Amino acid sequence: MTRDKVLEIRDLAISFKTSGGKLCAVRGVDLDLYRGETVAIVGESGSGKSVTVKAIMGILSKNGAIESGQIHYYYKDNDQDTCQDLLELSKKQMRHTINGKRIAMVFQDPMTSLDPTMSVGNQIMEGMLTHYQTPKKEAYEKAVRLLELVGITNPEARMNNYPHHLSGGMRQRIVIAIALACDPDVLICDEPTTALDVTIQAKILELIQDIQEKTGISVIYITHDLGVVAKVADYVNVMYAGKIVEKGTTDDIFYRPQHPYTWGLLLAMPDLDTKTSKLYSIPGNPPNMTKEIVGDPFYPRNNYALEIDRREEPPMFQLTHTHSAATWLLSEHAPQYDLPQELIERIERMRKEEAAYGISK
Ligand SMILES: Nc1ncnc2c1ncn2[C@@H]1O[C@H](COP(=O)(O)OP(=O)(O)OP(=O)(O)O)[C@@H](O)[C@H]1O
Repeated sequence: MTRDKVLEIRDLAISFKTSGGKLCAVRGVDLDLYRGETVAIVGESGSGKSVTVKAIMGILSKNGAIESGQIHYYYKDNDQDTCQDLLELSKKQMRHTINGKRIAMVFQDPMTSLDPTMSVGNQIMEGMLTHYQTPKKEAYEKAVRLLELVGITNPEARMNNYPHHLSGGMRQRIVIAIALACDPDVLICDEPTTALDVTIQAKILELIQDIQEKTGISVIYITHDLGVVAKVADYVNVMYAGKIVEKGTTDDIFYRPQHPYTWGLLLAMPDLDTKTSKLYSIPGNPPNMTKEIVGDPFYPRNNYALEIDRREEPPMFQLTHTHSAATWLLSEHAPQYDLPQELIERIERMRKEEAAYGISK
């Protein structure tokens, strides 16, 4: 089956002016998203995930600057195949043509994206009325259908509710309905379940998957939790210090991880098997991004670091057409090494519990 590309990010670099000097938050990111597929960006806090997706939405803060790169968005305009570099559009053009219409975003905390003074019905209809001048009756009917789609019972009555009438999980469903109101091609979910309790989290993830099957929308998840990714993503990009350091299919990342940072993230996942096992966290801290990076930025935290890691940042080594990683361990000059024993055991357990983890969905 041919895959239809929706987004293509190339060599994206973003910096911020800060009181401590120039902060290089994103340092050359490449990422592809295809129609109907789900891509996850995973990494610890500060790795550059949010900044990358904010650049896609055209909502970088004022002290931010695009240093280099392109974000190609492929879409149909009057049945014509069209490609637009989103970085060439002004903020105003982005607001009018892309943001919320063609690319929509769901944020972590539903309360910050909902207007407490407006009924949920009006909030869902707003985009349709302002972006597309949809007649009110049509917008109303579509809003009711969207409420049904996001699993809200008795949708007509709910149209008149205000956010404070609803539980956290319901509010996040409303936020998703608002995001879908203008039939976007891409839905970006920024830690969409972090603020919710565990059972609701799973329901929201299932909901997004279900919507994806029904609408063919493409989804980008950003999360620090690899556990979330296993169930929902087709492809995973692991981000560290402003770069993607490993990318692959979900199977590649979970069963054949190559980068010691990915090993750390896998070991840091709560384990379904041994409920008693202590939660591992990667030792040390990410680098200060206002300082020049010399060598591999993960070097000081990496038990497997080589001498070259001190001096040179590793390039991406391509393992298969889907899987690549930026670690000198993959260089032909690297010494033989064994994976950490706990990781071997973890991968073994994940293979056994594939159904529970949901890998290879
Ligand atoms: N407006 C800003 N001004 C200065 N620095 C910023 C700004 N926004 C982000 N940064 C910095 O850019 C880097 C990447 O931040 P980003 O928010 O993308 O990380 P993240 O991976 O999404 O983390 P989190 O999971 O905590 O949101 C961090 O060092 C952050 O402090």
